[in-house]
Amino acid sequence: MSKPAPPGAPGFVSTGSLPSRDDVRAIIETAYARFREERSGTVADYIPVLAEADPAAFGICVANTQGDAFALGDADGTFSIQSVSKPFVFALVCDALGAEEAARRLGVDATGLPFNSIMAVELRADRTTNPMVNSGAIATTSLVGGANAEERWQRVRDGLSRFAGRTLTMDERVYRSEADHNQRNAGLAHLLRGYGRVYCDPDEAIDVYTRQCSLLVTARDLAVMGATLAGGGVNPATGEQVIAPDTCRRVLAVMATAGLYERSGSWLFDVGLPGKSGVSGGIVTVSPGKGAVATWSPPLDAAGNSVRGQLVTRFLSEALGLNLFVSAPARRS
Ligand SMILES: NC(=O)CC[C@H](N)C(=O)O
Repeated sequence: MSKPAPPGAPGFVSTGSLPSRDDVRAIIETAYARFREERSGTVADYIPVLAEADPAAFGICVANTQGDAFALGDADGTFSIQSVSKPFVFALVCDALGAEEAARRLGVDATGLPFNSIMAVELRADRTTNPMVNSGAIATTSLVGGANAEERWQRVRDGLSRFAGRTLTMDERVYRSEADHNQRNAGLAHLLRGYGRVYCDPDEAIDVYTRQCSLLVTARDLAVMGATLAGGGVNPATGEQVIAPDTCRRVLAVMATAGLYERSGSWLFDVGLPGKSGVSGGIVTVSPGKGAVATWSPPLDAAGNSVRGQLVTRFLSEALGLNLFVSAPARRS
């Protein structure tokens, strides 16, 4: 067994050794320098305003469950959260309904298909997908409690703000731009409604979902949000119990199997941690019990995942000793 962390230690514990705060910072600096010039990938443009993103923007933030945050580059630059909102809204719904009921209504199996796939819905007899892709996420948002769209939206915004430890605001331009180009998501919502798999008015569900995707965050916010999932639902910055500990393991399980869409298998193979990406270039990656890594770099691969974010996270998972699947033989006395 590795030594228990001394009080106040960063909490990123690789097998056998304990990186100090200085070690963690040095490792993040190495990652930043190594991938600084990486330019592969293409900025998303199917939501017109996202095409304006600076491809060179690059931020990293690592937060642990004890409240330390290590930030570098554009870690405080804002961008719309997009699909990185999905696990957190799913967490709120699990907390309210119970994870098993949420899973029954939404599904928790990876689709292996693109995030906005319509076929994914058609392929399954029960018409569920999972909360990490658009169909399942729109269904998730439709399960948020509230008498109308406004109440649902307030609940989503307040819930995500509690994860971030500060009040999040919506980017009106991103919302408008997406709302004007949302026909595919609207199609998905109506299709799901026909199958009884959207649980409120489909147009309301789309509107709240589009607002949720337009919330402005920073890499630092995503790191704190992820560290809340890592720490049994306790926000390490505010100390607030945001969701139940039991909800965290359910959310992390779905992130592990489906957080990077059709690349989720390769991601788990390389990084060995639950993660969630979004088309504006954010990725949050959670190391259960330890903390979270957040990256922001807008250029994406064909699946819609930040290219540089994946490279940095893979590097950090290894260097900080976070991969869940690293095993070691038991010591015999
Ligand atoms: N992958 C994403 O980040 C997709 C989110 C985006 N708002 C959409 O629904 O298309």
